[in-house]
Amino acid sequence: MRKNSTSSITRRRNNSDPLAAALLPPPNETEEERYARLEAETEAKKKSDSIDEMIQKDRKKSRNEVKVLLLGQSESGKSTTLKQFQLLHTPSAFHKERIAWRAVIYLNLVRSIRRILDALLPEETPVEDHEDLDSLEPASIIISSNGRPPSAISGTKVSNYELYRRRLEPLVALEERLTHLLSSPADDEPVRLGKQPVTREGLADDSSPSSPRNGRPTPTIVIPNHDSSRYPVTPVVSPAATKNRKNKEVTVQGMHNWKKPFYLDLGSRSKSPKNAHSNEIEGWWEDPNDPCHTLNACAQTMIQLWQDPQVRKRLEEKRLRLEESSGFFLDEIPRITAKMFIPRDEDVLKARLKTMGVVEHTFLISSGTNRGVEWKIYDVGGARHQRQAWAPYFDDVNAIIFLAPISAFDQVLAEDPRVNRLEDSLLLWKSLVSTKLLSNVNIMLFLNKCDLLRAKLDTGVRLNQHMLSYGDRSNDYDSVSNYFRNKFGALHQNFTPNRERELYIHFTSVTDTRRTSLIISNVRDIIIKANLRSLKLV
Ligand SMILES: Nc1nc2c(ncn2[C@@H]2O[C@H](COP(=O)(O)OP(=O)(O)OP(=O)(O)O)[C@@H](O)[C@H]2O)c(=O)[nH]1
Ligand SMILES: [Mg+2]
Repeated sequence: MRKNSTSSITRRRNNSDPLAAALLPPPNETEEERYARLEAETEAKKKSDSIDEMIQKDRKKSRNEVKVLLLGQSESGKSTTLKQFQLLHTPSAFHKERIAWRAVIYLNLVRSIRRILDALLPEETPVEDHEDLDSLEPASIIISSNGRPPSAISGTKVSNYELYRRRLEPLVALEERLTHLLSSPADDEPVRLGKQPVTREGLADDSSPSSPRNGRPTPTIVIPNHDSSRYPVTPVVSPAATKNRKNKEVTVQGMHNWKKPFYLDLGSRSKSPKNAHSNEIEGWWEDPNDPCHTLNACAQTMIQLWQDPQVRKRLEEKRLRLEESSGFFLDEIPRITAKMFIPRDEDVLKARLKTMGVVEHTFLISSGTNRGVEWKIYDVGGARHQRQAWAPYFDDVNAIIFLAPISAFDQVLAEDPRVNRLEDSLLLWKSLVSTKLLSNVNIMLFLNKCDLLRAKLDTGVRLNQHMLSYGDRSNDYDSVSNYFRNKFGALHQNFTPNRERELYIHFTSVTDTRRTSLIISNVRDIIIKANLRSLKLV
């Protein structure tokens, strides 16, 4: 009786609100009906909450942050592009970190020297299998344009070989030490540790490529099988580079602070920051354990080795083009081995550190009246087994910068020497532009390493010996670069699920700061405009 009167009071009170009245339970509801109603209401609330959450997420995506993914095969220039973003938008942070790159630059130089010495080995042992191929450094895997493997060419004898090897012996131990310093404790491989997003699943976890995100299975990129018969590739692997832990490339991953050792642990003496605002340390040259001393002591022999005409001839015979990888430091030995060497911006841009997994960088970027939009740029590992980690980032990305190193038409992948690098880039590109989930995402294509392409064509390397489809067209830079632009452009045109999507193509050399900063500004404006357009639609 009492219950009925309460219910009628509530009913009366709610009569002024028709919606509330309509939502009231029926007056003669049974226990089962009540149970079913409550269950349905809980279910409906769950659905409504998840819709609210999605709307919130979309608003956030459009208003407060811009997400950009850097994609492309390994060594395409993704991390270098990220460094250019840093240099442009957070120059003081970039400069603060310069000193930490000393370790990487030293290691790049010492490895280049060892690779030269390996190439001079009087006798070579044939490589029997391709086990552990991912650990090989790209420049040690080369194509012989005449179809004859370089190892089959009887090499020029280098008269000073034994002398070089003996005098440069200390660099072997130094390489080990630097590799160990830059390695994550977990994987015994040199790593750089950046910040890694904690909310993403499947990160750097190759074993679970389709781990669910937001309750959905993550989309995967399918890399079609290639037809290697179309490409006259004769991969050759330097025997000295096989099955050797020290040949593992230095890598950067999340979770491990690769920079720390070079601020703190390199020598035995404690070092203090130069001033309160700088992470830079000084006085390392007073520490007898610092690598600068070994490098300095070996400098003259390194210079002699690199300038020895017999050595150059031998490298040419073996088609070992060190200038296409970290070899650029060989031209700077006196400066880099100076005890007080502080890396310049261009040294940091050229220093090679392979990325593993996905590294997130955040910038606050303002433009016009739009002040302080947070940009999250994701730099991913580009090697084949790393690509599974890309897909979880597709569903809320605003823009993709895809890098294709067009100078690599005569090279093969480090992780699979049967695959031509340019062919891999084209297949990856095709797969990306045809992905439905990305149909509304802005895509910028950087046809990168144009400086190396120009230099390579100038030395007489012919594109048609590596890409039959090029036929008898002119082998000059303009013809070749335009050919690549049309090829990539046509794939987008033919496979995009969204005909309205514009494709922005740039010829780049991302180690060149002046030109790249102009391109980055242009890319930034396009992304901001697109973001504002999508904001109006919300
Ligand atoms: N000459 C020249 N070198 C370049 C250019 N772009 C990148 N490099 C160099 O190529 C090497 C590889 O570049 P990264 O930026 O590390 O390549 P990545 O795409 O991040 O490679 P992963 O991390 O393995 O996926 C570095 O030593 C760069 O300095 C370019 O346009 N010209
Ligand atoms: Mg990288």
